[in-house]
Amino acid sequence: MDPASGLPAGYRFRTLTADDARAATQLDTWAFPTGVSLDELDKLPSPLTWDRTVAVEVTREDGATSLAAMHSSYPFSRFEVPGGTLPTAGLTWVGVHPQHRRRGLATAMIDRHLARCRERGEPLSALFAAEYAIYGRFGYGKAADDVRLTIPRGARLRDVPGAADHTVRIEDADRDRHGVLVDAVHRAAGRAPGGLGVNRPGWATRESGELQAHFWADSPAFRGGQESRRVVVVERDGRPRGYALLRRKLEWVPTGTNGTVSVSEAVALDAAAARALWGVLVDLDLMTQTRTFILAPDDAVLTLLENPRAAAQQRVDNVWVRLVDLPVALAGRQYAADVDVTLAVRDVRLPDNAGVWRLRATAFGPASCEAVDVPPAEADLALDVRELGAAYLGGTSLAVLATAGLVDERAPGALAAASTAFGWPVAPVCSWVF
Ligand SMILES: CC(=O)SCCNC(=O)CCNC(=O)[C@H](O)C(C)(C)COP(=O)(O)OP(=O)(O)OC[C@H]1O[C@@H](n2cnc3c(N)ncnc32)[C@H](O)[C@@H]1OP(=O)(O)O
Repeated sequence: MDPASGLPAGYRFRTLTADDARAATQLDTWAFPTGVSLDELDKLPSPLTWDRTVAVEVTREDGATSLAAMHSSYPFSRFEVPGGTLPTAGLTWVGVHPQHRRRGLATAMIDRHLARCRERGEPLSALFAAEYAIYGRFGYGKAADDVRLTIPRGARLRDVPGAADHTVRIEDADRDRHGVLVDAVHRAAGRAPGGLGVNRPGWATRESGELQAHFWADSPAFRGGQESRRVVVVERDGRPRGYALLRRKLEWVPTGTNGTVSVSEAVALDAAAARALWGVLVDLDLMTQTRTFILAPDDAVLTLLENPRAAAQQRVDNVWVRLVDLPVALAGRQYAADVDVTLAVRDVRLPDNAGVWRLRATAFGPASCEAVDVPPAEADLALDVRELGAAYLGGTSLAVLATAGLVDERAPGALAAASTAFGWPVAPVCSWVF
């Protein structure tokens, strides 16, 4: 192994450029065999930020070089954390060619990624995990869950005053026409979901131009036989208050029709807008059911449904979080209760994070985190950085982790106090997979 790069002999890192787009996509098809052809994929605008996209190259026996592995990250300058935002690297496109797997390439790439995050001043990294078992070893903790619903057509919704004051537009989704609107509503929903005075941790805005272009591309190769993308916009007094992006698919069956509305994103800025939006989504002609993609576990629709039992629910792990610069990350969020606690943290991959930290905060106010000269055995709580990542957005209770032996309480009362403080009134979620 090369001690500088952490790579096995014969492999080396290279930062890619836009000229490598096809090779990167080709490697991606090896890692993720979706069946969509390279030529189709190549027509899509790449979502990648090239100066954050790094491959592992190998020289073949014939002397030519090829890509054995790659990873990239999205720059989220305002990733929502409880009570604020922090610069966060959204790790993505981690892929190793099957011929080169289980030789430590992913390990070397993630170590490099974490080191670069620290250099860039990104105290957090976040990701969506292709497989649950991959990222815990690198200090990422599952920080959020989302809910996917299948709602029968005509499901009744509770009334909300003001819902009827909205107007509804149903149109072809188009970046030129809807890009600014969707972005503005999406961003506002992260800052004040449901019009509440607290933000939604885990919410990430599609900030880069590359991501925007990729998000709005609507290639038939990815539609799975569904129609092109449509948008529903709900407005009040001429101002957008919510939107949904969807596709319908209709089958004729002997008994009539079988139609599915697939909602890829549904966002509303308050309860009345949510009622107006969902009223449309669950009652489209010829459709029999409405399937959602990612919804927060506390999304308004779950409370608006008069009979939530009629909707099938699936809970899925959502965003994972890694504390890269622990004191900056812990001091960079707010807490839901006053807290003064010492934490003995283990972090094998980033030793600067390991040690005993004193976290002090006032409820929904400022927080501080400093290293203290206390033996780990005498800290109030002891845990791995992975567990801190899981609890960081407020979606996983430290007490729940303790029931599985993952957090050790040494000072009686510290666990309950810290669990309450690390919680948050709004469930964390990221509305799209990156
Ligand atoms: C944020 C994202 O981009 S998620 C996308 C992740 N990518 C994919 O799922 C695409 C298909 N898979 C791959 O490309 C590769 O198998 C990867 C990236 C998951 C792993 O790459 P590798 O180079 O084989 O991993 P590496 O050799 O560094 O393995 C490190 C350790 O993780 C373990 N590991 C790796 N992949 C997996 C897995 N899928 N499930 C369980 N354990 C795994 C290895 O066994 C090894 O454990 P050990 O240290 O105890 O021996």
